[in-house]
Amino acid sequence: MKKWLLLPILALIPIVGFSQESILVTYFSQSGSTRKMAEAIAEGISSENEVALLKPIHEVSQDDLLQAKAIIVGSPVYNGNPPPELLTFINSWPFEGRPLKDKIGAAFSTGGGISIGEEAVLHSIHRAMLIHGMLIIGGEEVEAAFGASAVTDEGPFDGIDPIFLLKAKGLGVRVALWLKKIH
Ligand SMILES: Cc1cc2nc3c(=O)[nH]c(=O)nc-3n(C[C@H](O)[C@H](O)[C@H](O)COP(=O)(O)O)c2cc1C
Repeated sequence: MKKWLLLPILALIPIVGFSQESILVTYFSQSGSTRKMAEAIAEGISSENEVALLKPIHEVSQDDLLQAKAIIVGSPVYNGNPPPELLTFINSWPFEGRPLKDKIGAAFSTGGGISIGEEAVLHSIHRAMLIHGMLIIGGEEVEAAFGASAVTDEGPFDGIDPIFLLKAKGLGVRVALWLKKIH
């Protein structure tokens, strides 16, 4: 192939690379509730024509993190805290040179009971993101100000109620909208 023919192709590479960037939605979930919240967040992202990369934490690569335009992390509450698997995942994020600095970050959580850990888990994820220099945003409504959370096993709640899925979808929409404003 003639060299001059390669030039237009090489010029396209950054555009292709950019278009592959997505919003990473990752979660730890043993019985499926946190996964359902993650799916609703991905739906919100897609509704704004952004690409959601939906993965459980054990499938996330360093490249997924580095290429993500935003990172949204979800966790159940285990004894008032995120489970150790979630913390191990966050502790594995690349830190040298702070490559995640200035990426948008958001959190979501599910807990069995009302006010026995959902908010604590959201802020635990936020704190780690802030150490990486990420920019934290909450959900669309005041009821999701710290991120989307759900109660899965107390009072009228058994599994994921649609009211919580709406908050999750709203979080996805807000992250997607902010990315459009920033880029
Ligand atoms: C070991 C363990 C500890 C838990 N501790 C709490 C807790 O402190 N507070 C709470 O609200 N729910 C607690 N739960 C309930 C889970 O947070 C809840 O069922 C959650 O929705 C599970 O998410 P998943 O379906 O994505 O696995 C606990 C569950 C397990 C297995």
